[in-house]
Amino acid sequence: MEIAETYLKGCFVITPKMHKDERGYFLETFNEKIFFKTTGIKNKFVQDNLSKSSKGVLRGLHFQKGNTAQAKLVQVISGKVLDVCVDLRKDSPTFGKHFSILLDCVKKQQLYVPRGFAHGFIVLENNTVFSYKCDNYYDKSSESGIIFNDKFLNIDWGFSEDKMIVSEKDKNLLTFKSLFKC
Ligand SMILES: Cc1cn([C@H]2C[C@H](O)[C@@H](COP(=O)(O)OP(=O)(O)O[C@H]3O[C@H](C)C(=O)[C@H](O)[C@H]3O)O2)c(=O)[nH]c1=O
Repeated sequence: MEIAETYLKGCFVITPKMHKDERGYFLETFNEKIFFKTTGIKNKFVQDNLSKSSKGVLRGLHFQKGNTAQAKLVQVISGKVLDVCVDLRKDSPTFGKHFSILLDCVKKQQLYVPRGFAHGFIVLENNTVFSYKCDNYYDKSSESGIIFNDKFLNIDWGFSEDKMIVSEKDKNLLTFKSLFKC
């Protein structure tokens, strides 16, 4: 398993080691000892989520506020997404900056998104199954988010906006500047 930190402190790309044989393959999708040894982060994941989406679906950018904030270890089980996380830690030198990565079921890379980040993805293949571990429980009352086409964040989703499938909730998310009054 290779774990590499992105330019956003505390955000890591994990490349699991794939053990192939005549039957297929085997890989460890999370190993607490290796993760802690490499990152110094001792996560207690308490909730696993899974969503299935068609090509063009955009979910995000979401986060939970305050002490219900969630760190997430995300991966694609089948299909492909462009995954994006945004640093919302006001004291961070990369506050307002984002990191994007293609996640698919071939390379099977994962992204560790720390607490204090917004997260979202655009689905690039039909029947994409997205799975992730969270280190805090879902709390609907503390849910928040930033509109995916926020001008300040200026995220290139690599997908035509008029072909995107976005929930009504996500179409009405706040802008970065209105959220942070900046
Ligand atoms: C997130 C969540 C949702 N739900 C229920 C609430 C709704 O009835 C239904 C769909 O929820 P939502 O539209 O918020 O699902 P996504 O748009 O996939 O939300 C996720 O999208 C981005 C990519 C994320 O990173 C977040 O983890 C999460 O917000 O599932 C639950 O019961 N538990 C949960 O943990």
